[in-house]
Amino acid sequence: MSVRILSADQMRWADMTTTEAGISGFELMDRAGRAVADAVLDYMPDFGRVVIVIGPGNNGGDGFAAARYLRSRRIPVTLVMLVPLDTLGGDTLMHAELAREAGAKLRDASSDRCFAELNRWLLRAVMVVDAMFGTGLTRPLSGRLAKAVAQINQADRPVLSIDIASGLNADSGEVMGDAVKADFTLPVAAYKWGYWMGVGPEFSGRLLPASAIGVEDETLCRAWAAVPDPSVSKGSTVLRSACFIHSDMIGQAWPKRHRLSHKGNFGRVWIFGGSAGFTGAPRLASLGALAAGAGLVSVVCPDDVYPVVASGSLETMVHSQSSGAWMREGDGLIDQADAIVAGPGWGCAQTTLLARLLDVDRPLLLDADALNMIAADAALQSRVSERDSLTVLTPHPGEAARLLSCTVDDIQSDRKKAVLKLCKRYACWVVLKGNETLIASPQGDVMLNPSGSPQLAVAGSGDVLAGMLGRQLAVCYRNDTDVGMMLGAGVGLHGEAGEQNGWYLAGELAGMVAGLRQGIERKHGD
Ligand SMILES: NC(=O)C1=CN([C@@H]2O[C@H](COP(=O)(O)OP(=O)(O)OC[C@H]3O[C@@H](n4cnc5c(N)ncnc54)[C@H](O)[C@@H]3O)[C@@H](O)[C@H]2O)[C@H](O)CC1
Ligand SMILES: [K+]
Repeated sequence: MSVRILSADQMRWADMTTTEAGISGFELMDRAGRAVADAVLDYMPDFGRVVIVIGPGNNGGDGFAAARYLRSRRIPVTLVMLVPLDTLGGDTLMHAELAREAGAKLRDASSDRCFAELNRWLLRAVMVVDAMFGTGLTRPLSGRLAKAVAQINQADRPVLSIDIASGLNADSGEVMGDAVKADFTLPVAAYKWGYWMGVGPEFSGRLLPASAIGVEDETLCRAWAAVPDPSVSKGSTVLRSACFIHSDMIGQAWPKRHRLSHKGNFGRVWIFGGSAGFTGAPRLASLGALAAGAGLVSVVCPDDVYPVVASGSLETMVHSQSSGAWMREGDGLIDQADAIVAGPGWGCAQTTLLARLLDVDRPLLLDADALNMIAADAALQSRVSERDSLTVLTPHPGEAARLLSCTVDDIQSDRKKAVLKLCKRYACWVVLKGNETLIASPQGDVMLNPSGSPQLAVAGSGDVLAGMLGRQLAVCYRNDTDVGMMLGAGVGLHGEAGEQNGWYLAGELAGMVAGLRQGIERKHGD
């Protein structure tokens, strides 16, 4: 299964490259149609008529091809054409003819008189297939096409959209005029950004696995270099690759534990955080690290909150900031750290210590107040971008806006652009949190996390994530594991834990993470 995410132009390039390599457009359409028919058979609620609404481009061609495959399974099919048959392209026309020969009923809704029938046809359907527009939508829907979308949405039948819900911009996830509210979207060949950007998630329904129609993975990978991503701007890293976080990636991060393992095998994470009124944050981060499987967790907090943090932390070692032993030149305990997390609940008066941590030759994750201090201090900014060791920033949109001196709206209106700008500006890994968290490497490899739930919008869930990712970085340091895979798996598992029922406190979220993580480790033993 492909997990690549492409822009509409990149997909067109990959499509063209594939046809030049010898697979005809007719054949690609045929394979897409077969995948659509298989998905309809999987999800149609009852045996009955399938109505396929056909638009002016190749998306409609996929719809005609699907009709023929459905007919071969004896499914009654009505094809409703919103444009005259003689305006369709050659491959699409051939598929239209084959669908008719296979027994599909063709209905012309391209004139006002015939369009009036659309509603009646829709109401006869057990399922509607939306083959109006795919990646070729270039302007807002209007007239009959917009009315057709409104009627599909009102008909209250399960809708499967081919490639993307018609009316949704495949790159930005914006609604162009109006858009079909799909129950299922079947991506053709690869995933499109529009499912997750903007309001895309509200229109895409359940995303099915992308249909493999014969576009080689190698071709999909070359598309990023061949066609610039629309988010690329002067101040951003060039997008080099894009995929979403999937269960295989999450599985790789937690192999079976060896029978003779001991706590030293699983990473030592050091967490710097806490201040008066914010004593829970470093504790939640330490729970996150332990939940993700860290062997040893240490917390360093300011002296005034030391008694509170230490008394609430049974499973971690807690040091007060001025005790000194932890950072003594030559034999400081921090030399044992495999990764450092700085920021949860720290307050903004820690610039001196933060500057020292930036000099420590260990993977360093900067979260919360560490990010706010960096945003306000040009000297710290240079030290971040000049660091040789692995550095990861984990801003939420507000922190990202401060780091880029822009507004939260600027960040949210194009999150991909924002994450790539942060990479360029700070020359490090960035995890831009929020609905559909994005991770980007300094080289421009972007990962999108499709899992998660509004339940995660709760105090402390970000602290849990910071600790989890601290553990992931500790494993990278100890075992030289792939950083993207480890960060992706951490973010993915946090999202999956958030989807579970049975928790409402961030500390309980950590429990959910631990349960899922243990399940993965044990599964590797089966
Ligand atoms: N990914 C692949 O390898 C393959 C994808 N296929 C499918 O083809 C579509 C993309 O086809 P394309 O013809 O480029 O685009 P559309 O079907 O979306 O239609 C574009 C068509 O419509 C016109 N148009 C654009 N906007 C409007 C508007 N608002 N109102 C009216 N008309 C509009 C535009 O001028 C074009 O003529 C992809 O999504 C897949 O479903 C292939 O079948 C197989 C290979
Ligand atoms: K569509």
